[in-house]
Amino acid sequence: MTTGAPQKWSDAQLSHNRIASLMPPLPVQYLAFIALSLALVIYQAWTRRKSSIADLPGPKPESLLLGSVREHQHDEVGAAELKWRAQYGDVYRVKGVLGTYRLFVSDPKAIRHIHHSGYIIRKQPFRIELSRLLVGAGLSTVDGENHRRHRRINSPAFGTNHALGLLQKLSKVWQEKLKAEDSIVVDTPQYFSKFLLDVIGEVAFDYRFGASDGDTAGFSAALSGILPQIHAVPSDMQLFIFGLMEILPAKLMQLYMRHAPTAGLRNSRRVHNIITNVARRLVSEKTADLAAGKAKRDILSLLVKANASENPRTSLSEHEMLSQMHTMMQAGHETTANTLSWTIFELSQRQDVQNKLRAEIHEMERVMRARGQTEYTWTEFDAMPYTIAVMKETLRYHPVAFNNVREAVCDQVLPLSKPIVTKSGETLTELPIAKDQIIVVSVAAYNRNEDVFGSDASVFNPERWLDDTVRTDVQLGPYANLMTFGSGHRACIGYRFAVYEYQTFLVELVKNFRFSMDPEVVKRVRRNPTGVLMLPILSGERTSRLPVHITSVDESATT
Ligand code: HEM
Repeated sequence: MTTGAPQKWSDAQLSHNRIASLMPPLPVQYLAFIALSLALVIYQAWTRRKSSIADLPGPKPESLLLGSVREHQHDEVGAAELKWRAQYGDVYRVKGVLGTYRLFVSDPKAIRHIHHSGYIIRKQPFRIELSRLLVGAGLSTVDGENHRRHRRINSPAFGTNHALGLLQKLSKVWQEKLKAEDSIVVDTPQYFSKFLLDVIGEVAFDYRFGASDGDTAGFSAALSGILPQIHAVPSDMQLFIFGLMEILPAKLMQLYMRHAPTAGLRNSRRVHNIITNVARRLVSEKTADLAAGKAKRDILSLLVKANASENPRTSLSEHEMLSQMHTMMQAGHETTANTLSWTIFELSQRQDVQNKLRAEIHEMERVMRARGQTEYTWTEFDAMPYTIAVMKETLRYHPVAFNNVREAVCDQVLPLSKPIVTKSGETLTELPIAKDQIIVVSVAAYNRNEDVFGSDASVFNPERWLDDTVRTDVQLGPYANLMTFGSGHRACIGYRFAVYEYQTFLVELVKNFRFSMDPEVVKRVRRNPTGVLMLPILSGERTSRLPVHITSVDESATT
């Protein structure tokens, strides 16, 4: 399977676009809004007390207007953070737009405070607002007591036993499809994204979107294209406006987000409307099913029941129910699809790892055949140490959600694993931070922290999970001490399901297929920061693409 020719940009064009994008044709009201906001922010900066982190070491800003934002956002994921971490340690400050300070953190103890102290550190309001344009008031965009209520309602749907049955059914479908095509070039991000959207459709909504069969309603096309459309290589003007939004008073920021005539925001509203229409149709079908006594434990059934509930602790309004459907559709497939793409990327370059993985899978299949078992359960999955090691290593090395941006709700003190020395020579064993401080939890840098993952943390090496290299006493994240699924009360609610789905798919693929990539193409692969997700992009191109050569595996082969 191949996709149509991607749009290519030469480096000269990219650089021209960056310059041109500083001066896009803008309506007068829009310019007036920016001028007003700028005046306000400069006034705030003028009157603001000195930041408590100003004396921390950190990189010299590239420019007065953008600080170091361009270096952070235009480089590959993690490039700037790993460089800064090597220079300044696990806690340092970076200048943002108009001289604001951002605290970058990859220290495990500090991260634990940030993610495990309840709601005294919150998701950044600007990012919540951006997500709300797409999903409304769902689990990922509500805070405090509302967030607790949403988690309470949604949690029962993520029991692994429930997911297990559905995935076993889907595994057979995948096998048939994949066996039908035996020597092909597959653009993995596109392929996995559509397939996994269908999985979410079945698991969450008991509904078949048909994305992998060719979408007729335009729904999956709209959904699959969200990230590249909204966040393709941000121009300097976009970076500046995003930075401005982070420091504007909430009301002004919301006004901008809801009404600004930019292509990205218009597209978010368009996609939101398409999905809302689909969600309403699914709700009315599910309501009829439930009324007819056809009860199920998919997420939508739970949501519809919550909508009908009169208990305020477990009820959801219609808007919240639709928002939660948006959230599941969007949080649940691109993340896993891209994790799989990065796995195949690593395997394509490491035939040794691929062979070892395949040998373990074939061995497990032999054992299962001998006892007359045809389908995997958790018991078999848990008994595949090398497969699990490859999965953990990919989740560590390629965390698709690479930054968690937070904001302090009140003044507080951040505990530290190691002391830090300020620019003026003071040694700090804990760090006071002020209300409103923006904090970037650097998942990409934490996941390569040598103190936690061993001295070779900067290389892809699944073996680290099979010896005692990885520290187990850190207690971060719901899976393998990784920050890939977040941590604490906002950690990924779908992580067990995602891990199971990931293993099912990986076993199925590696069992049947061998992967390789053209070395010249490998050189062009970039870990691109596309909004909140890290997608594979070939240098000079604008949309996510990873062409992988696939051939069939002889079932009897074990190496
Ligand atoms: C490899 C796959 C996945 C990765 C790497 C991933 C990563 C994450 C991360 C990092 C967060 C926390 C964000 C934060 O703290 O700001 C999160 C939250 C969330 N994830 Fe996942 N996720 C994955 C799969 C899934 C799946 C399959 C689902 C649903 C079916 C899902 C649903 C959610 C939801 C609803 C939240 C919001 C939780 C809350 O705010 O309480 N995710 N995910």
